[in-house]
Formats: sequence, structure tokens, C-alpha cells
Amino acid sequence: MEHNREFEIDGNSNPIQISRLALDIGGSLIKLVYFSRNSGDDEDPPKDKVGVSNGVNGRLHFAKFETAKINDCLEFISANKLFLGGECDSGFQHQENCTNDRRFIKATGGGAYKFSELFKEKLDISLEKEDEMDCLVIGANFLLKAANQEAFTYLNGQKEFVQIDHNDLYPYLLVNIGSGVSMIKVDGDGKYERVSGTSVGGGTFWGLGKLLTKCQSFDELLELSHQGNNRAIDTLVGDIYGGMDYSKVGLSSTTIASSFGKAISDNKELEDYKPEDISRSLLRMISNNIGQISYLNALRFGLKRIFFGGFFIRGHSYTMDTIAVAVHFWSKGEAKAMFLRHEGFLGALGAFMSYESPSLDNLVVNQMVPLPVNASLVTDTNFDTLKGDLNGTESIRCSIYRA
Ligand SMILES: Nc1ncnc2c1ncn2[C@@H]1O[C@H](COP(=O)(O)OP(=O)(O)O)[C@@H](O)[C@H]1O
Ligand SMILES: CC(C)(COP(=O)(O)O)[C@@H](O)C(=O)NCCC(=O)O
Repeated sequence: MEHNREFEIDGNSNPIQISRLALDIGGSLIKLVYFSRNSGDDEDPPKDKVGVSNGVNGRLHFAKFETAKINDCLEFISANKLFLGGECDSGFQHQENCTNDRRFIKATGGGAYKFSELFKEKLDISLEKEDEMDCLVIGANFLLKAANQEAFTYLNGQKEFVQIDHNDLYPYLLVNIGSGVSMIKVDGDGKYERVSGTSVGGGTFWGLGKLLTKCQSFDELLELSHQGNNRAIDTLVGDIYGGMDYSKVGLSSTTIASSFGKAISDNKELEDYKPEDISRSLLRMISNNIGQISYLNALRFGLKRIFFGGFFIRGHSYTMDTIAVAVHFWSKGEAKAMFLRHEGFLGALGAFMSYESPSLDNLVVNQMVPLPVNASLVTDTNFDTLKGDLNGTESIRCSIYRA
């Protein structure tokens, strides 16, 4: 995947190369965000007040790898020269006066510490570490302000994009469902507090699911859940109340009373249960639990909007519906669960935005234009495109210009 990286930015003869790469190396996945200019993006570059072009059109690319396969990621970075392979640091290179500066790329997540030596050894790159919570919030705030058709609600199978009023964005609760779950109260740019979390997160679904179903990949486990019936293994209120509701406390007979509860009484072994039913029940249990804890934290701080990020969700309808129903049910409709198109890339985007580029001061990323409509619907099938190829990249057209 070669990028054309030589082009004019200010109308004079100084070709400037831009190719920024930022990483979020988490407990399960490595997320990459990188900017490059493709030949088809040279029309109508951003201009300053006197009409001189002061920016560049290009694309933000999003890609991910399993952290366990970090060598594949290193190979991808090297093969595509995403760190520029040049002599300059931070991915910005003004060819005339480019000196052989220390090469570094911005990285966040625990892996930025754990794999720092590996990047140095394999690619001769230093990882410049950015705080994980800082990056999550920067990434979320950026997307909620810069990208249209980013946030959406999903309830009873209905997906609706939400237009966010920038003046009414804060406060909100950001719930990042990764290997574990962080819950962050966001009051403004750089103003946030991690108010809670839980270790029952995406890694729990993947880890327990792998143990109980023998699935070898997350995608296989998620695919299984489509076909499953959680009632084959969950104990419902009706199973306990002889088919009746427990109406006095508002529990219908079809409400789950105990996840995996049937495994107690049935005289069955693990092998006697269908893997798809186990996957479905596990997904429901974990999603419902996160929905409830998220609502309780929103209630604690009087927050009405909860944005869910992290790669656990994957635009998966059952996951989103379960979380949204849990928030709606427990808040009696007061709080609203919302999801993000670029849910898993919040941290990597935040790291991307943290570059300070001496050669191009005040560089800002302006309005991001989402992919054509046919690619904007976040449905399971759309994510299949990412599912099939872990290096699957999506890209968004955007412009970068001097403020
Ligand atoms: N292709 C995938 N491979 C592995 N895990 C995936 C994949 N897609 C979604 N997931 C889920 O996303 C979680 C990781 O989400 P992420 O936001 O990347 O967190 P982290 O930063 O901890 O890696 C995994 O634990 C798993 O539940
Ligand atoms: C430690 C972490 C912030 C790391 O982030 P991740 O790689 O899971 O995205 C996250 O796993 C987490 O918040 N775990 C839950 C810790 C708790 O019980 O609050």
C-alpha cells in the first residue's frame, strides 16, 4: 500500500511530505491511524484568507491487528513505510532541510510501554507515549465535533445518526469497552475524570467465549452469537415462576433471571450445549452488565448521554441493542446510549492529534468527510469487511491545514 507523499502544500516549490502514524496498543488489539495523500485528493486544497493554499487534502486510514500478532503489525508498518522510513521525526519531512532526527511515532495504550523495546529493535523507532485516558477523550471529542454521521442511537434494530450540537456536547459519559472497561466523565477538552471501570469487558467475552466454545477467533465467536438462543442456557424469570411474570417488581417472564443458570439444573456437560447458545448468552450477560454499570455511573453524575466506544461493540446489532435496552430500561428512558462509527479508534486518533509538528505549527485536522453513504451504515455486514481482514483498513477523506 504505497502512498504518494510528495506534493505542494503552499503553492511554492517546497514539496512537503506528510505521513503521520499513531498507535493504540491495547490488551487485545493494536489500532493504527495514519494520514496520507492520495493522487485523487489534490483538487481544491484548503486555502488561507488570501486564497493561498495552506493545507492538503488526504485520507485518514484506520487499521487494526491482534496484539498477540504484533509482528504482523510491525511488518505492515515497515512494508508500507508508514513511519516514513525517512530521516525525520514525527512523520513530517521538509525535504530540503530534513535532518536525520530521532525517529518516533506517537503511541498510547499499555502496549506503548510493553513493546517499546521491540519497536526500537525491529524498526529503529521510539514510541512517544501519550496517556491512554487523555487519548480516548481527545479522540472522542474530536470525532463528536469534526465528523458528521459519527454518533448514532440503536434501539430495537433502528439505527439513527445523532447530530451533536458542539455547544451542548458536555458533559457526557464515555464508556470504552476494550479488554476491560473504562468509564470517563467528560466535561470539556482536557477536562475529564475516569469515574469507574470493570474488568468484565471485551476480553472477558473473548476469553470466556474461547474457553467455552473452542472458537479460535473473536470474529468466529461473534458470528456464532448471531445464530444462538440464550434461553437454552439462561434461566428466565418464567422458568422460576412457572411461566408467569413477577409483576409485583416489574419483571416479565422473559426477563433473564440468571445468566447460564440452566447449567446448574440440567444434567448436561459443556459439550451438550450448542456453542452458539453459549456465545449469545455470554454476549448478553456482559453487554447487559456494562449497560447497567454505565447507567449507574451516569445517574451518579446526572449525565443523560452515554457514548460507547471500544472494539468490543464492532457495530454488532445484538451487542448495541442489549446495551441500549439496559440503559433505557434502568434509566426509565432518561439516559440515552449512543454508539460511534469509529468506536475502536478513539485512543489512536487521540494519539494522532497529539503530534506537535515544528515544521507545520498549528496544524489542525478539519472537517472529516465520511465515506460515501453506502459505506456509512454501521451494520454487521459493513464490519464484515473489517472482519475478514484484520488489517482491513477504512479511510476517511479529510483536509489538514495550518490554522
Ligand atoms: N478482530 C478482533 N480480534 C480480537 N478482539 C476483537 C476483535 N474485534 C473486536 N474484538 C473485541 O474488542 C476487544 C478489544 O477492544 P479494544 O478497544 O481494542 O481494547 P484494547 O485496547 O484492550 O485492545 C477484544 O477484547 C474483543 O472483545
Ligand atoms: C486497564 C485498562 C484501562 C486498559 O485499557 P484496554 O487495553 O482494556 O482498552 C482497562 O482494561 C480497564 O480499565 N480495565 C478495568 C479496570 C477496572 O476494574 O476499573
